[in-house]
Amino acid sequence: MANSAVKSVFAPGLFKSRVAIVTGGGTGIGQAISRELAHLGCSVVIASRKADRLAAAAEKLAVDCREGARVHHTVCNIRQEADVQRLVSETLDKFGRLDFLVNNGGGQFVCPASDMKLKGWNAVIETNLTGTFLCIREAHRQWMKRNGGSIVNIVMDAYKGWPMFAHSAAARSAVENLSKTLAVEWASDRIRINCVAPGIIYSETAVANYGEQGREVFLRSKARVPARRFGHVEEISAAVAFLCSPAAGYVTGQTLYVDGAVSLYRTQFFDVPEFEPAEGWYWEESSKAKL
Ligand SMILES: CCCCCCC/C=C/C(=O)SCCNC(=O)CCNC(=O)[C@H](O)C(C)(C)COP(=O)(O)OP(=O)(O)OC[C@H]1O[C@@H](n2cnc3c(N)ncnc32)[C@H](O)[C@@H]1OP(=O)(O)O
Ligand SMILES: NC(=O)C1=CN([C@@H]2O[C@H](COP(=O)(O)OP(=O)(O)OC[C@H]3O[C@@H](n4cnc5c(N)ncnc54)[C@H](OP(=O)(O)O)[C@@H]3O)[C@@H](O)[C@H]2O)C=CC1
Repeated sequence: MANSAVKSVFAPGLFKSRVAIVTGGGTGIGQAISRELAHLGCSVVIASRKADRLAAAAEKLAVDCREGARVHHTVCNIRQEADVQRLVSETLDKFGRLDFLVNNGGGQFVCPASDMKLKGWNAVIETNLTGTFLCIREAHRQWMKRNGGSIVNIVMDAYKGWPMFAHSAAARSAVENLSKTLAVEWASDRIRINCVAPGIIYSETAVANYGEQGREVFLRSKARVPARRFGHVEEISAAVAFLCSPAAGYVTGQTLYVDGAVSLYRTQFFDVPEFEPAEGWYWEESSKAKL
């Protein structure tokens, strides 16, 4: 067996004989999550739209499998209900169970809200909110309702909104709320459901998605993130492994921010432009602020 580069902090064999679906598992954060789960003994089904990227990733991930884990890849557009139904049934046919669902597949484009076309808005809502919902619902219907499980949704740092990402910030906040709702609705099915909100996490695909503008934002994160650096994909996969593990057995309905505290600080790449502020409200000239 070739050497694995994975240096997980979790115990070897932690997820032996477990099975996970990781959407968007062929690239970036999703690939790191799949790698760490497979290294810990979990068989993983990676699923997204582009067959070539999935096949290449599955080949790489095979090197990291331990304790009998296997990686299977399958094409699935999470916006298509029939694709999602087949993703879950194929996983059950192949591996016989489904312990973890990691809803990582998603994305957006930069666009001022007033320029956004309905088609673009719908594409992002359908991917990040509806696609996530379909995966969750299908996992529940076909397996987790009777057998329990852990669901982790990768969202984004939308705590203070995200200018120029109105579509995605709205969708991700909706996923956070959906997770709170289902943490209660499905508690009796022994299902835990949590979110991980990555800050600025470096991956080749994430940077490439935004071209030169993306490079600048990643470089600028040194100044804008309290931790003074961007994050690594392994810092997200460790958070997901924790949330899937028995150590998080009492954690559900929560969002874990893995963001170097940027959610508590300045927005990553948007500055309010200079403008003439509106006159404030006061009753008498003498009460007008004069500093
Ligand atoms: C500025 C830097 C910011 C740094 C942020 C750092 C934090 C990182 C956060 C991340 O999330 S990194 C992850 C990056 N990866 C992705 O975003 C995944 C790849 N993206 C996609 O798959 C797609 O963008 C999508 C959003 C999921 C949409 O998929 P779909 O294939 O359906 O879209 P299209 O057919 O391409 O377009 C549909 C529709 O959307 C509008 N649109 C698309 N791109 C743009 C754009 N660049 N600007 C404005 N509008 C856009 C448009 O209306 C498209 O329809 P048409 O008009 O072209 O017919
Ligand atoms: N990197 C970062 O700083 C941050 C990332 N995130 C989120 O983390 C997740 C992973 O991002 P990251 O790894 O950085 O970027 P990537 O662009 O590498 O990952 C996005 C993944 O989503 C998949 N995907 C997109 N649309 C669909 C769809 N309709 N059906 C199935 N799969 C789909 C893509 O695969 P394919 O094209 O083959 O379909 C790809 O594998 C995304 O949801 C992203 O928005 C959130 C905050 C910050």
